[in-house]
Amino acid sequence: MGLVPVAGDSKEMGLGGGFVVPDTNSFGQTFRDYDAASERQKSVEEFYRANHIHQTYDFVKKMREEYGKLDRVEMSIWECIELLNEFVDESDPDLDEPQIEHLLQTAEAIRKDYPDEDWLHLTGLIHDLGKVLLHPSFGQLPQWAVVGDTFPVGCAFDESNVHFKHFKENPDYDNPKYNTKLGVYSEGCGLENVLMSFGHDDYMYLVATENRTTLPSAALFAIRYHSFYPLHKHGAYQYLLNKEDRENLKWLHIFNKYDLYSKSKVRIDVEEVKPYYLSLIEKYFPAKLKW
Ligand SMILES: O[C@H]1[C@H](O)[C@@H](O)[C@H](O)[C@@H](O)[C@H]1O
Ligand SMILES: [Fe+2]
Ligand SMILES: [Fe+2]
Repeated sequence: MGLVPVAGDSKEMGLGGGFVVPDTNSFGQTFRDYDAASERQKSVEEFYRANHIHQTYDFVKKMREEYGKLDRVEMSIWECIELLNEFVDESDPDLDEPQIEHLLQTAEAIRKDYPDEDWLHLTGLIHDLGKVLLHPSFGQLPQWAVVGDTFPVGCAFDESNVHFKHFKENPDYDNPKYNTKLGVYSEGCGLENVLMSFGHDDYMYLVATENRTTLPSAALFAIRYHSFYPLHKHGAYQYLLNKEDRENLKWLHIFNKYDLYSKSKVRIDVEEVKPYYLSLIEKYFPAKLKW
């Protein structure tokens, strides 16, 4: 990792190299506008209502144990990318393209601006692979258990979470064990010790580490917390971080710009870039992984 990142300002227009943050998403609206009056926004809110109601401390514990076993499928990273081709993310107000487009758009945008950080290109390519949990061979989990922004469970929900009001229907909301600022945690305990709502981030982190990836810790952090917008966009939940988290957060800020703002209708020629990414996969992962 040769470059020293600087924590980003989301209003900044140019990103290091040539990538320019567009004003509008693939529907011609501003990014992450959860309150716009449109059909898409209505279904996104329905998604968050279910997500906020069902993601409880007990649910997350159970899912982590169950899916941490990685005893469902054996496949390569590229096979997983191909499986994702059929899914559209119902939580995403900015994109309704199949996931493979988003993965390649993210990775290629990073590659242009940070040509030497090959680990960050690969992070872009694989960060959303955990969405494979939507597939029938993973029990066809409902979207609310796989996608959307993430948040800690076991302590009070922060108001910066999108569609916060729906947490009022979550059983943990009224549970005194879980509804104080720190809940079951202690100040500065480190995100490593915090249970996050279950979904594609944490699952892909488990897959990567259990299969002994050689990716650096900043990559694993970006994979694990890229949907934690309350932290990386709003600066909430800071009291749970330790020193290492704060270091890794700098790279996550960089990563996020490409994850979010590369969403467009511009198609990438998969066959053209595939050999490059296969070489990165070979460098950082075994040929077959347990999922
Ligand atoms: O709707 C999106 C999508 O599900 C992304 O994959 C996730 O990382 C974001 O946090 C979320 O807002
Ligand atoms: Fe994601
Ligand atoms: Fe993404």
